[in-house]
Amino acid sequence: MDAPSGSPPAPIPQLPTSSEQGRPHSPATTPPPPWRQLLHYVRPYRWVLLAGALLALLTSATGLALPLVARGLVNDLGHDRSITTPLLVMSVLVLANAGLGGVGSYLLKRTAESVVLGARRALTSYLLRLRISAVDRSEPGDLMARVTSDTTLLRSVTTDTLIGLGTGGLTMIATLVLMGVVDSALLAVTLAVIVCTGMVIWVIMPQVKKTIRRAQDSVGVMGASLERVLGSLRTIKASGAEHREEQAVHAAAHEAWRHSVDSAKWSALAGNMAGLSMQIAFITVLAAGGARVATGAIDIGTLVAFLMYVFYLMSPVQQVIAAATGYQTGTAAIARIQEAQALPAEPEAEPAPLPAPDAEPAALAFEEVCFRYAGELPYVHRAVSFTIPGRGLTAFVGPSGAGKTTVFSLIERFYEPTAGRIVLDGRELMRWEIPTLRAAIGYVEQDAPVLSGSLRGNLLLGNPDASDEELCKVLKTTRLDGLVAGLPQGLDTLVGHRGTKLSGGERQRVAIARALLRRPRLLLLDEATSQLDAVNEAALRDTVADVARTTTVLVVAHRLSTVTTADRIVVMDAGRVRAVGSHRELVAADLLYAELAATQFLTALN
Ligand SMILES: Nc1ncnc2c1ncn2[C@@H]1O[C@H](COP(=O)(O)OP(=O)(O)OP(=O)(O)O)[C@@H](O)[C@H]1O
Repeated sequence: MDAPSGSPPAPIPQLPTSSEQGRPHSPATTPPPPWRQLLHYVRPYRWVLLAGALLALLTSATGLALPLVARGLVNDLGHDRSITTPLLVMSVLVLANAGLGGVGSYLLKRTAESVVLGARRALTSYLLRLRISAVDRSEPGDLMARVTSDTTLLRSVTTDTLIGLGTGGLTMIATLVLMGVVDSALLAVTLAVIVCTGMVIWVIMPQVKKTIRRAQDSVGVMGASLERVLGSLRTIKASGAEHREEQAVHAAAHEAWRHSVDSAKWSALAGNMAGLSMQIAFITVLAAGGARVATGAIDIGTLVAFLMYVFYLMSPVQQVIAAATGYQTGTAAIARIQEAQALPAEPEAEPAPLPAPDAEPAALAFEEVCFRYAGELPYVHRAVSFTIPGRGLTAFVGPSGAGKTTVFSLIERFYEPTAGRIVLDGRELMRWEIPTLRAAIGYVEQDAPVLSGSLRGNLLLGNPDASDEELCKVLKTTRLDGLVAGLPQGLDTLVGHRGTKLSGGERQRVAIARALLRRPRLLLLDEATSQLDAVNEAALRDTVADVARTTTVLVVAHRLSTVTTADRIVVMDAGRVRAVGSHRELVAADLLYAELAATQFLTALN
């Protein structure tokens, strides 16, 4: 087999350690050893697994009984007796072997699939709780590979390892016992060969584990590079960068291939040891057994039965070796799953109900808040302080990178301040249950993403229980009613990746409608109308002003024309609050604001 032409090895992405993630995170606990984790996955299915294992053992028992009956049959033939009974018994044993084996195998495979399902559910639930800081530093493609590809490896580890060790091990012991019953001297010869094989396999196993781990890491890298390409395919095509990106994905695929081939080499070597050792055992037993028959120590029927057991031993020995190889594969996969589950996550909590329609608007205060995204990065907020009473419109303005969006991220508790306090309704944000906090907030992000699915699903994402009446009202206020009327299936039209593509302005209106449907006590709009045409923008501005009469509304705006009527404007620059006031006050009092107003031809408004 030829390797795809020599591509450079791709670096293996490392998930960040929890200490790199910023201040608060889930307590770092040492993950349990892989075997215990495996038992944890298997525990819910232990009875089915036991039933499957019992059936597998019964299957082996019927197989094991065959040589004994065969010995009787050979002896009966030698003494000219009828062989009908042994033939009948052998037929029943063969049929029982096939029937029990089939049912047992189905039960075990079903259990293995259930283990994979359990691991996938646990991991996806955990990933959905990840802190944004952890997501920032992970490759989504790599995390995806851990959920899809690594969990798949648990399938074989469940069947091969647990069942192989259980049934294979027991069958092997039972076979050896029966061999001992038949002839202990020949058993000693067989055991010597098995022990030598075991020692060779002991040396090989760590290599299997190492190569499988590398192969899985490479699959993660491949997933990450593929995700990067597919996520920005338009940009890549427009930049004519398909070829270079293709090379990068190919390089990752090649790495996965190389390590998998390496692992196949070691696994094949281990697997073949079973065949080799049994061939050696057969020859040795034949020679030693022949000598014992010649001296009259055993009869020919005993030698035939023993040789049948030697052959019969092949299957459980192979099972045990496959179990050992499968365990190495499983521990590599479990280690990668545990790495993902060690990333900092938000505490588990029940979903919180949305606030009542007549709930009081939220009051907010930042007190000397300092924040940086990671220990090695510069501070984005340097002692930021401001107070916002309930109700009214507050605008955040300032140059790009001043830290305006970060204010919103901190309010949503996507990140925690490095120092200082954020207080909502008189209670420090850290003391709020995250779902309760977020239930109080409506947030429209800067790039207003639309999720793949129906338009209705997108609108109701934050409040699936909103009534049709509420939905109609919000569609009207966000001027989406015209868009919906023009769509082939109205609200049920698919949008996002596999559906109708919405324009930037339409996406923004969908995002605003989604946030309004939550009836928030605090509405955060980050450049939420930047892509709207003048008519829609003016209409949405009126809607926001209207909402601000009953709710606390915070907007980030680059175009000052959209916020000149705000109740207060917070001017931010380089992570600090420079000034707070109305447009008129700020034009007169703050140099930066006056400059921004002048460059946007707004000075006349003062
Ligand atoms: N997830 C992140 N990880 C690391 N640094 C970040 C992250 N998000 C933002 N930053 C950095 O923090 C600084 C402030 O970003 P922020 O988005 O808050 O600024 P902004 O004032 O909203 O800018 P703009 O007006 O351009 O949206 C920037 O220098 C940015 O590079």
